Amino acid sequence: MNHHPARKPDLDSREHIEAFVDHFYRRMLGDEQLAPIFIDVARIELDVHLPHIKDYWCKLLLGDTAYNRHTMNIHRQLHRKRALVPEDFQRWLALFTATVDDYYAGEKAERAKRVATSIAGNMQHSLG
Ligand code: HEM
Repeated sequence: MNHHPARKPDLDSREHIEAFVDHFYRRMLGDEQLAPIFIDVARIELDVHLPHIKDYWCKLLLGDTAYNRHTMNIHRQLHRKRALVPEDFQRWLALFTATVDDYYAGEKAERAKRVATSIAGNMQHSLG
């Protein structure tokens, strides 16, 4: 018999990154702390928002160039409508990290968590 241990994929292709973003948003939109920020405050349209987020992570992890928007300004505007507090960043990061760890493993998966932690820290600091 040719048994292989179940191995989690890495975040090393657009296909995997897109599936990751879908998993991550399913959690965020089911989260009672974060969902209202997306649904009631920003009123995102998933068909518009998710492709941006997918391009963003393909840029950070694969070097794709499709994403070219000012993420910091977008959160600054959001922050003016509804303050993003440290607990929101903690929750965002906890869901991000748990989603990565539940489904993915490898160099890029580790990098995604480091990059997310660092950007979340910078964002929280600069919105202060
Ligand atoms: C407190 C934590 C966070 C919350 C509640 C949050 C929420 C949101 C919301 C509601 C939007 C949509 C804004 C709009 O279209 O008007 C948005 C956009 C975005 N978020 Fe966050 N965010 C958080 C942290 C982060 C972090 C740490 C990153 C990156 C590591 C990130 C990446 C993005 C990107 C790339 C967009 C822009 C998509 C576009 O280009 O339209 N977010 N976020």
